[in-house]
Amino acid sequence: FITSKRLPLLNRLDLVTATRDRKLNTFIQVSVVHPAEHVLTRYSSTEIVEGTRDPLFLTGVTFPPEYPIYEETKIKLTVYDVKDKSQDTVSILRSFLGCTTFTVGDLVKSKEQQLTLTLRTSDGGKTVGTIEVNLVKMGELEDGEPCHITTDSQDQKCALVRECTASEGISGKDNLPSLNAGDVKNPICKLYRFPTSDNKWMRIREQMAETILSFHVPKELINLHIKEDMRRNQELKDLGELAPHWDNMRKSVIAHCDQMLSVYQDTLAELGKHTGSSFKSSCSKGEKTLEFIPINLHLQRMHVHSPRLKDALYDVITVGAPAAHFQGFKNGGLRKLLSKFEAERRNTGYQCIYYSPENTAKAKEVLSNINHLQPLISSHADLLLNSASQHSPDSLKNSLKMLSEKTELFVHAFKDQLVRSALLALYTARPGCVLKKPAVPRNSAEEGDDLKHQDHPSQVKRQDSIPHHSEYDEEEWDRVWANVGKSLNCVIAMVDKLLEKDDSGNVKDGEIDPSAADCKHAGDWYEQLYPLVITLKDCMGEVVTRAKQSMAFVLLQELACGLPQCLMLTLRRDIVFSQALAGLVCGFIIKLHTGLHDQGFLQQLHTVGLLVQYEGLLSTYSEEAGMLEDMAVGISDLQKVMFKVVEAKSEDFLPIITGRREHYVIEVQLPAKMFELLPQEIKEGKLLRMYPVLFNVGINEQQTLAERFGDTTLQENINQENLELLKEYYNLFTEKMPPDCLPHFQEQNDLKGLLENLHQNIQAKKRKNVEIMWLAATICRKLNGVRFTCCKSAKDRTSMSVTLEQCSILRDEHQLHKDFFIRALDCMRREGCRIENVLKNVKCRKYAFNMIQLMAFPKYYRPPEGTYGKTDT
Ligand SMILES: O=P(O)(O)O[C@H]1[C@H](O)[C@@H](O)[C@H](O)[C@H](O)[C@@H]1OP(=O)(O)O
Repeated sequence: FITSKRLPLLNRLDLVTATRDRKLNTFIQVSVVHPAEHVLTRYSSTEIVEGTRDPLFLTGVTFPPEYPIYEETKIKLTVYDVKDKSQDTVSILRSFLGCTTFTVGDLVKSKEQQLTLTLRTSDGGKTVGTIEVNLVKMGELEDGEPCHITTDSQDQKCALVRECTASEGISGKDNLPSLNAGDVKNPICKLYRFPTSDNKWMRIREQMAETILSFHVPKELINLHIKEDMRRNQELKDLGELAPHWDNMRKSVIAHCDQMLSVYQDTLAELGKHTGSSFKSSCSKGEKTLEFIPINLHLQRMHVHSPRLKDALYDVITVGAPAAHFQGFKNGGLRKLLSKFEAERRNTGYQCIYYSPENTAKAKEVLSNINHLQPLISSHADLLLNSASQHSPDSLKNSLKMLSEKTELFVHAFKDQLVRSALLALYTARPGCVLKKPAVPRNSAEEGDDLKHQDHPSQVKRQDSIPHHSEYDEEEWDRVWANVGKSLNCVIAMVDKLLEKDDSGNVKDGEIDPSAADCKHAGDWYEQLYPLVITLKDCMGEVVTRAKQSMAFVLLQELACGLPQCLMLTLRRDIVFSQALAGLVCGFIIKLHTGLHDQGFLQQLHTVGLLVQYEGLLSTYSEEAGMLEDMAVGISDLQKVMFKVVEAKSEDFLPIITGRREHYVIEVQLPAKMFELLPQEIKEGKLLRMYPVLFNVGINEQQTLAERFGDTTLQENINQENLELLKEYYNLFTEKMPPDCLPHFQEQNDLKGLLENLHQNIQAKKRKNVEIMWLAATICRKLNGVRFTCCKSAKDRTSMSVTLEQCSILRDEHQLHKDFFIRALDCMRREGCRIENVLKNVKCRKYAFNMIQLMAFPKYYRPPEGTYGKTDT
């Protein structure tokens, strides 16, 4: 039983009992008696079916594979009639109708794996009806039984039950891709069976799982931040001697930066101690030590097996809106904070030189290029010498090629005017510098307005001693810089000469004379190249020192202008980004695994990139407006992320993150067999781009307040901006992909229409216009994107939204019988994975809504009676 992982099916219930005054509202409670314990444990229940003696149950009962269930295990089924549904199924006002018991062994050994059991009153006397129990495995249903639903209510069937691990279940017989078992934890699985419009059954497996990436990604990222910040602090220290004003500024900046660094280090140390659960519950969202961890991150999957149609998977990542809860939202979120900060910095920067955010970013890029290229060039130069000492012409040519390429990149990296202007600024900040003319660099990198702000304290305060331009040798940098190119040219010329000599020496009468490649020549080659290579390295070293100092000086200005807010803002942005990135990495990996056999998708991935669509349900009122501001920036920052797929060299498949705040590369490891399936471009390490978009529609009572008395422009602006991004992605997609690449006929046209519809809905500025979310999600699915749904905690509103999305997909794509739409929705909300999500988070099976909140919700976002109420969130 355990190995086959088959489990019971509650099949049919016929009740002979009838209440005098009304029809029955029944549900079945399933309890388990473990052989050794003799204690009855309540395990689960079906949904409540109203107003019939022959109920049709849509919800199954499942046992996970690790559940201790044996042939001797007894299952007790108790049937209740519900009088008041406003309570949950434990405290519900209900009356007992009958019960029956069977052993798992009885069911397993029964003919056709089906039992028809008699329901009796509690004293075991009176018969009150029958109940049919089946043992069914997902994927087997049609083989074992007719799948037509007869009109005779006596013959109605109900839901099946079979639990499986997330990976085993889906990858098994159905040949559908699995979740990456290594990354996914604590899967929960629910099964339902719903009627189709042509009276057949479709089977639905709903799964939900956490991921160890919730912690892995933030830890990797914090590690990178620590390295980046340590390097920057060192660069500030390496700026050399500065005049007292600048030196004091530097001291203060370094002190603040060191303090900040220890915040990151402490957080990482705390996370290192974390064991146990791989998700952060909604209750922990304000915890300082967990602020980098995404809230309640889960994969929510629906697997549909419907008659005559191909099996289909629908994945949504559910996660709390990436936001800095510990820092709070008193002053708003990142969107507002960043622009306010930038405006202030621009206007109050007289103590330091103002560099625009673009130039600061450029400075960071130059520094990163230096740090990357210098050691690379050095090692290519060593390889060249090595080839020379081995007197190997081919390897000499190759090493020279690599050396030239990298040196060219290196020289190119400093072409920027910013380096030139920063060098001059730094010159004026050195002790004893007496300039006689305004120190405006010849080719200032700062244009227009920025120029006006490129003030200098010495200029502001000491107008009399206005420095003279001629004292700064502007050509010096050009010479230093050009020397790298010149010394490379010398190396190239020498290699050419050596090879030429070698050719003429080795070839006699058109034939190569092997004896000519003797050690004497080898010595010559090395000795002749060595001094030139050393000169190249020296020249490069000179450029590096100057460029590094000048760029570090730019960073010093950035930090000094906004201390300490700029460091707090960076921390806030890092926190929000970390939460967003954890979700994205999870979404990407899942998508890659499910799309491995889809050539069209893989081509789209490397030619266009991946669309990542976020549905936000936050209100634009009070604190949630701040969360939305954080979330919008966090999601937009994901544009800085690129993915690369590599073949795993060990059993550890965890992704590796490299880069710095401006640009990250996530290396996703695939086992050899899966890696083989990828197109050559991806195998060769092509970087894969991300296109994140966010659409938000507040739905709760707070949003009502925002609409009536507050402001909804934040939501409108976000939706408008992201619509443009979505259109851009669509245009790229149509440009780069063949017209027939989408699976369904007419899909491309549909997409155009959907985009237009979305555009109109966004323009319409209608209240709580949830159509926006449905349209955006549909477009995302049609464009093979990754779907996210987020509210504050990803627990209550998110659960309403993903279940609604699931049932809407069943209705629109799988012909769910229209009379069963609401029942399917209620079933999923009452008995499905999402109520388990609530339980995981707040240890209570109730969505945290009250009646007032629900009245404010759009109709289809209201959960069934008995599933909501006051909870300690
Ligand atoms: O999962 P959420 O929808 O963000 O949970 C909300 C819920 O919607 C709301 O009704 C309730 O009053 C709480 O604010 C919930 O948030 P918690 O973060 O407190 O779980």
